[in-house]
Parts: sequence; C-alpha cells; structure tokens
Amino acid sequence: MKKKVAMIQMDVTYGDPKVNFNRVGKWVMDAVQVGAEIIVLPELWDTGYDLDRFDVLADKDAKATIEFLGDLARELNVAIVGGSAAEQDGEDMKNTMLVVDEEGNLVHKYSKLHLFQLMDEHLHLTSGEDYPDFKLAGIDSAGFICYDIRFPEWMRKSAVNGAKVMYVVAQWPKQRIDHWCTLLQARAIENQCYIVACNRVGADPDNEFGGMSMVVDPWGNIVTEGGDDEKIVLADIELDKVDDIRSQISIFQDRKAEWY
Ligand SMILES: NC(=O)CCC(=O)C(=O)O
Repeated sequence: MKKKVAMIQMDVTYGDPKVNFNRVGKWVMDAVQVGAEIIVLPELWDTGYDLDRFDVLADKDAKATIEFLGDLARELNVAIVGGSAAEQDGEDMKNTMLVVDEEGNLVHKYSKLHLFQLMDEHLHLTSGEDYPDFKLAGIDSAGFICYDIRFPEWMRKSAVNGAKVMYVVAQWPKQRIDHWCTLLQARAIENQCYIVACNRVGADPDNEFGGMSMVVDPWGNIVTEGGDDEKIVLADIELDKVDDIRSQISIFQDRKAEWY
C-alpha cells in the first residue's frame, strides 16, 4: 500500500485562532490539489504558544476545532492528522491532537503527555491521559506531540502495539533543530517504522521555529525534508517497506522485554 502524505509547514499567527483557521483551510485545499491523501498540521496551529491567554483562547472540548477539521476532511475527501489544538477540558487546559478520517469522523484524540518545562507548558497545561495509537486510512498508526519524541519508551510501546506510521506534530525551536532531526531518525530506525513529522516555521515572542518537517523511512533514510520556509512538504510512504525491514532485522522477535 502506498499513500501520499502532506505536511503543512506553516507559520502560526500568535494568539489569533480566527486567522489560523482561515489559513489552515487554504493550506489543506492546496494540499489536496497536489494529491495529498493524508494531511498533517503542526502543534498548536490555532493559537501558537500564547499560554498566558489559553483560558480565553482554548476551544471548549475542542468542539469547534473538531467540527472545522471534520467538515474540511469530508468536503475534500482527505484524512487529516490535525496537529494539536488548544483545548479547554473542564478546568484544565490541554494541548490536544485531533485526527479525522476522510469521512470527517473523529478517529483519535490525544492530549500531550510530556509537558515541556522550557516553554512553560507545566505552568499552564495539564497532561493528557490518552494512548497515542489509532488506525487511519487502513494503517496502524500513532501520534505524538513535539517533546514526546525525547521519550523513546513511549514511542516503542506503539511500535510493539503494531504502529507502522508515527506522526509527530511540533513547534520545535530552530536552536535545537539538530536534536529534532537526529531524534526523528533514531525513532524511525529503532522502531522500524515511518515517521511523518510536521514542524512550524516563523517566530513567536520567545522562539524562532525551525521547520525541517520530514518523512523518515523505516531504514532511517530521510525521504523528504522541508527546509525552513513556509510550504507543503509532500512524500509517498510505502507500507510494504515496514514489513520488509522488520523481517530483515527482527528486533521485535529478539527484544528481551522481561529484562527492561
Ligand atoms: N513544543 C515542544 O514540545 C518543544 C520541544 C523541544 O523544543 C525540545 O527540545 O524537546
């Protein structure tokens, strides 16, 4: 099975969901025109890291965001890994990934587990209590948010559960972009899966963001990468490659889970 994925490597307007919703609508339409079957958005594409104002900006139960992504997906007949959005869940504020299928159904919701203290997430947000695994376009998949990629044990669990594609959505600053590239390649090699990773570009009051959205194949090769300007990054993923590589080096058979 082969699928065309598109990562929307966009700038995000700080603290202005209305502008960002409009821009995402346009980007998604453009991606469909160039043949995308699965579209991936970056982390917090709706508000950026305007955490001080999350209490007024966050979408209650992510209702309006789910409806927006679902309508787009249904109208354009495309699956969307909707990056993450600012969600108000009761009293709690969360950084939440939303995934919709091509019929517009919400198939997955995951709130970021590992909060990134360097960007003050722990002061404003509550960790999720969800698992990252889901099925999209017939593919066993998992979704992670930015800092999550520094926790290999969290991603390994999804590989053991059968994920063949791992989506990563991010607002990863330029100053650590070499970590981003290396960690993504490492997660692909050690889990023998595709990594489809979308990072934003542009800047907010505290950080400049590094782009380098990329697809890494299960051998660790970078299939495509987006540099540091605003664009749609396109790639084909070939699912047979995952089984091929898993049969060449049998890490899932050979691991000694009882030892670690
Ligand atoms: N938004 C994030 O989670 C950023 C993570 C990051 O920059 C890192 O170095 O880790």
